[in-house]
Amino acid sequence: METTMKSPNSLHARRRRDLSSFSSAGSGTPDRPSYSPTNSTYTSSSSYSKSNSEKNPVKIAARTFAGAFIACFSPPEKVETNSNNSLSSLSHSADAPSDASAGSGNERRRSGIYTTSNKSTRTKEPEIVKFSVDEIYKATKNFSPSLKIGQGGFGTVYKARLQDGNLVAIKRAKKSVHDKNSGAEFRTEVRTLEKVEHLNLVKLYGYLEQGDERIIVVEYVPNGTLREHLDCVDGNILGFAARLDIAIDVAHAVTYLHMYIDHPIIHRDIKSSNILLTENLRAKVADFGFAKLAANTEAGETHVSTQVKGTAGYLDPEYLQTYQLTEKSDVYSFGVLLVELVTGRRPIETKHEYKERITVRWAMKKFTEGDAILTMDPRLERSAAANLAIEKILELALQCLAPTRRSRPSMRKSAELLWSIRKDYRELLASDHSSDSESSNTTIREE
Ligand SMILES: Nc1ncnc2c1ncn2[C@@H]1O[C@H](COP(=O)(O)OP(=O)(O)OP(=O)(O)O)[C@@H](O)[C@H]1O
Repeated sequence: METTMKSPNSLHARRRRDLSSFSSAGSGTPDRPSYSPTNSTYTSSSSYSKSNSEKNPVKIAARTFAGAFIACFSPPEKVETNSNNSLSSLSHSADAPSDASAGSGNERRRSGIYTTSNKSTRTKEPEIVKFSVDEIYKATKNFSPSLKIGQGGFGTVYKARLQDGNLVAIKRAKKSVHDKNSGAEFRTEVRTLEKVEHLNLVKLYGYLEQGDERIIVVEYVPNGTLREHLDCVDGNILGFAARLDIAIDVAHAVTYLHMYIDHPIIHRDIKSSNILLTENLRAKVADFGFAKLAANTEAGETHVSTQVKGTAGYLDPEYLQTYQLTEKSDVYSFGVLLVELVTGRRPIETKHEYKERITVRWAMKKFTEGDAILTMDPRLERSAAANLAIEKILELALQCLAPTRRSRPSMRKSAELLWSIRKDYRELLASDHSSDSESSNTTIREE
């Protein structure tokens, strides 16, 4: 059982609130943008020093791809002026539900979060906790390899049970990368996570920064990553309806980050291995290590200029070219994710023949040629309802993958379109089933 799941009623209430906050106005389909195969694989930067995440072998490998694809980019029509927006400007809290009721916990959260005491200061209600070294050592059995569940650019991830019985994932930063940048990445993750509260986002329990230990403690999500499910690592095929639900969950989570907190957050690393699944196959978006505060539009800012970070195959080509980050970079990555959900393929498939290697390029070409169905994951069950939904999902993906950000829909608009796709899918599926059972009843009667 998940430790931080709310009661079904409160989940439903939350979901209803999420749904009601989206209007159906203006949900017409934008003009179909022409597709230009610009998805690339790049994690380099302009004049910035390399961060820890860039020491990740996957991300270093990504840089190798960059040379191959960067040449495809056409220059943007207009290069906008840089604006400075640093994390140090982050001082206000989100109006997330937990903050509204946190009281003294909030004060503690806002005050110097990088000091620790030997005793944690938890109260009964879940809130951001400063863990002690002893607690973390105890929970992880001195970082026992038997409790290790993953390894990422940030460090090692352990599954642990806290004294209060909650199951958590404990992310321990690599010692070898304890330099200035890893500290910045750590603080980014903590400061970002502590401000968010959404059913489809991995929840932060607490953190520890003491000496050379940097640790964050987050909700444990028990059912692996979306990528593992698409790869059928447990032998089960992730069904089409579940994939559609997951797409909607992710769209909700990212819409929340972009629109429903005080200062919008750009996730910057939306990808299938950062989507964790619950036992009920609901999605929780994880890994805020790269997250960045979005531009302050009220102050007239249109973007944040930043070091390019992200993962090969998911990176917005306009961001790669201009270093200008907006929410639409997440929309681009979401477009890649949609194609992954439909095809089951990874964004870069080195084992496929050349023309199929960049999955979005291959899938979008098929779609624009009227062959969307040929991109469908061959392991998925075929039906008229799924065929129609795939057509529409790829149409949305095409919009999300538009080379320029102004042609891409917002995350909220993407979520709205996905709801309508799911509604049609369910209705068509139900009418298919009822006509199937009618015809089988007819057959029985005839016999
Ligand atoms: N909250 C969690 N609950 C359960 N498992 C988790 C959790 N967080 C991470 N994991 C597991 O640990 C693995 C590594 O996670 P981590 O976020 O450190 O790196 P990553 O996203 O795989 O790598 P990258 O540095 O490229 O982003 C995940 O793939 C997942 O299997």
